Amino acid sequence: MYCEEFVPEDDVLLRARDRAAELGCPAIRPGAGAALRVLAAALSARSVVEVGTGTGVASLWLLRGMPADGVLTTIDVEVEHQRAAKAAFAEAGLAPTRTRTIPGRASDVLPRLTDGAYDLVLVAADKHGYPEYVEQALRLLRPGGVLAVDGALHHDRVADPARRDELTTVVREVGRSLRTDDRVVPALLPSGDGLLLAVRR
Ligand SMILES: C[S@@+](CC[C@H](N)C(=O)[O-])C[C@H]1O[C@@H](n2cnc3c(N)ncnc32)[C@H](O)[C@@H]1O
Repeated sequence: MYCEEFVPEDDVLLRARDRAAELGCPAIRPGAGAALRVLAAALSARSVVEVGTGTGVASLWLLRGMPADGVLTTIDVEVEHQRAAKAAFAEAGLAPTRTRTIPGRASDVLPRLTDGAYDLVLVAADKHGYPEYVEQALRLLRPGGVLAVDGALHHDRVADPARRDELTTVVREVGRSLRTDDRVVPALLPSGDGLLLAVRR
C-alpha cells in the first residue's frame, strides 16, 4: 500500500524485520513506524518507553526521530528478542547509552518507572495486558506527552462489531475508554495495524 511504503525502510530496519519474522514476533508496519518517528521528532522526545521491544523495528523508528541525546527504555519478556534488538541497535551505529533494554514482564517493570518523566510511550506487547499498560503509560507521561498503542485495529477486527473474540474485545475497549477519557486527547490512525494516539493533558 502506498502509505505504508511512503517512507522506505533502510537495510538495518529490513534486517531487524527479517529477524522478527524468523522469531515469529510481528514487527510494527512501516507506515506506523514512520508515524512514530514523526511523533518522536515533533515532541523532541528525550525519554521514551517502549512496551514490547521485539527485534527493535519500532525502537529504531523511534530512536531516529528522537534527539541525539534521547534515551529509549524498552521492555520485553523474551531475552532472545532483545538480543536481536541489541544487534540491530549496534548495526544502526547507536551508542549504548541511547537504549536501556530491560528484560522482564511489563507488568513487573512499568510500576518501577518514574511518574510524569516520559515524553512518549509505545504500547506494543501482549494485547491482554493493554488495559494495564495504557494505565501505566498515562502515569508515566508528562503533560503534553503522547501514548501510542500499536495493533489498535487488530487486523481490522476492532472495526467489525460482529467480531467479539476476547482479544478483539480487549483492544476495542482500550480504544473506547481512551476516547472518553478526560485525561487525554485521542485519535486513531489507520497506519499499519492501527496506531491509537492519545496526548496526555
Ligand atoms: C508485537 S511484538 C513487538 C514488536 C516491536 N515493538 C517492533 O515493532 O519491532 C510484541 C513483543 O512483546 C513481548 N511481550 C509479550 N508479552 C510481554 C509481557 N508480558 N511483557 C513484556 N513483553 C512482552 C514479546 O516477547 C514480543 O517481543
